[in-house]
Amino acid sequence: ADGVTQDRLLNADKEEGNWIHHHKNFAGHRYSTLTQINKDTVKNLKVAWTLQLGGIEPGGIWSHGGLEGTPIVENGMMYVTDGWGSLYKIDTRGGTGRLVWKMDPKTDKEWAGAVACCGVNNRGAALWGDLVVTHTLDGRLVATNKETGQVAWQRQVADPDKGETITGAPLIVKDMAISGVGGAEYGIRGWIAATDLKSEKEVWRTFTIPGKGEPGSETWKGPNNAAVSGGGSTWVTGTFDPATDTIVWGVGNPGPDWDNAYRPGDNLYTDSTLGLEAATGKIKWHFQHTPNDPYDYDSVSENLLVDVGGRKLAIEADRNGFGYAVDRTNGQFVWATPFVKKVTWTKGINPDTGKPFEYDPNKDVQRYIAANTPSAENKTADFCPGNMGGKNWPPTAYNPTLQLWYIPVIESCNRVTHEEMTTASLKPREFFTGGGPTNPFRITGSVTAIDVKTGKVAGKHETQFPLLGGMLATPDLVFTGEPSGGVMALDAKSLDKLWEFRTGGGVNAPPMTFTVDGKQYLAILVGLGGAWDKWFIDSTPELKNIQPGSTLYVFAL
Ligand SMILES: O=C(O)c1cc(C(=O)O)c2c(n1)C(=O)C(=O)c1cc(C(=O)O)[nH]c1-2
Ligand SMILES: [Ca+2]
Repeated sequence: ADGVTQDRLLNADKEEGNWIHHHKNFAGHRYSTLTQINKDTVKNLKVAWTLQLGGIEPGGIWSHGGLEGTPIVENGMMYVTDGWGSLYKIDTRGGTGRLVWKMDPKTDKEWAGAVACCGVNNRGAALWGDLVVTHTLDGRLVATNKETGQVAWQRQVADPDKGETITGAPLIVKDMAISGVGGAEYGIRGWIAATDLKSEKEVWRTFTIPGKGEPGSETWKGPNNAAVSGGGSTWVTGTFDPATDTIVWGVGNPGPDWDNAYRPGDNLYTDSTLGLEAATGKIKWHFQHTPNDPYDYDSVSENLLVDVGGRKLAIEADRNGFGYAVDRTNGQFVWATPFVKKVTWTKGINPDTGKPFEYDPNKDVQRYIAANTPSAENKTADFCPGNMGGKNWPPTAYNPTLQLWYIPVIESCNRVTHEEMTTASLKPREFFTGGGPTNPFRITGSVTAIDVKTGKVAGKHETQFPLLGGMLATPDLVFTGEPSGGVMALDAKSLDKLWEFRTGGGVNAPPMTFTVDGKQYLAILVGLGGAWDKWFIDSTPELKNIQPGSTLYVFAL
């Protein structure tokens, strides 16, 4: 097979039948131009084949693994991962799926599973040269030979001894693999790291929390030396803008999550979008969504790069319930709009500043709407969106012709009880959250479309359950799945449901599409894992019946 080069990655959209990036292209669009499956034919979509995968073993605090990966497809060969990081090469030719090889990285399940806040998660693979590049929960970057399935080399990037894990797929930029880290619930100091795929060595590592004396370090105040354990994880794969040579990557919550008085100040660069110079990792610009966050609103969501009205935008659906557009050349705020039905932590985003209306730059500890904010004075608070956010990691998709952006929404509120943290509460490999959530309210979901020309909501398709899988867009359809098992196709404009199939498992992964032998297929991993089971299931009691599973579903006309 042809090696995957930066040139091919730059032109990924020209390989119509392939899907060689995690987010389909560098701009993160998850948009396929394939049209055999369209709004007239989609009613005839049927299961073409399925394949059982593995990876549901328990480990650490987790009773089972799940599937969150996006399949990669190159010339009929598919590469998928399971939650424990096993990599499967599947030959999709001839109308069926045949396992060619499986690479088991022998993840240390106890070591890593004990410090994975939110599930046994692995979101997929990347291609470079003749290698398939993946991560493991125990913090490795693994390069596997595409033909043989043998591990060519590997490198420890994150350290579970410090509470660090890796759940995202790598992003390949110019012969480098970019890795993000998880662990903001365990008092880590977050970073983004680049590994040179030729020398197998680290090129740069940019911390998301400035060191002493660096710009931004003044946003960490008080006596606790809070910056050293301030979180700022980077656990979702970012995007890359070749024209400005900028990697755009989201940063997670500050720690401790719900005791923001422990860490007075804005806490840069937590809950921010970063623009990084690709060659050096230098931070060129930032935009922060929720300063001094008391809600656990990680801003890790992928930033889609779209050009609208002569402006180069980065658009992001934040956990705090607002979709944002910023200028991706300088991080300047352009617009924000609520994409959930209910927001109670703020009255809204100030259109002049891009900050929540209640944000007071002269205050070190923000209370926003105090009655809905957990704090020492308000030990138990209900807020919306709940702490899993209005949108979590499941990716959005963008239709560049319709200029519509599709968000997989968690329509939610929950209850958080605040606990005051001290420096004595900070112990390696232990939760450092300053409280915890309960779920007295029912949580539902929606596909919400935003018109990026106006920044306004253009439509909403409500779903009984939160959307924990993510989106795929095609010229006249959008696809998603539900944790109750349904995979569905909606009309791209009206969002009317045109097709649905019940998989019998829980969908926790994004759909993708490809062609082989001239025929279009839709593929999706089915197996409920992630955070929901452990932390949020009481809000969706029916989902308690969903059993662990690990199946690849592939559909065709
Ligand atoms: O701050 C972090 O380091 C971190 C990591 C992860 C992860 O790596 O999966 C999640 C979260 N936070 C998180 O807050 C969260 O709600 C969440 C949900 C999921 C999931 O896969 O369902 N992962 C994570
Ligand atoms: Ca988090």
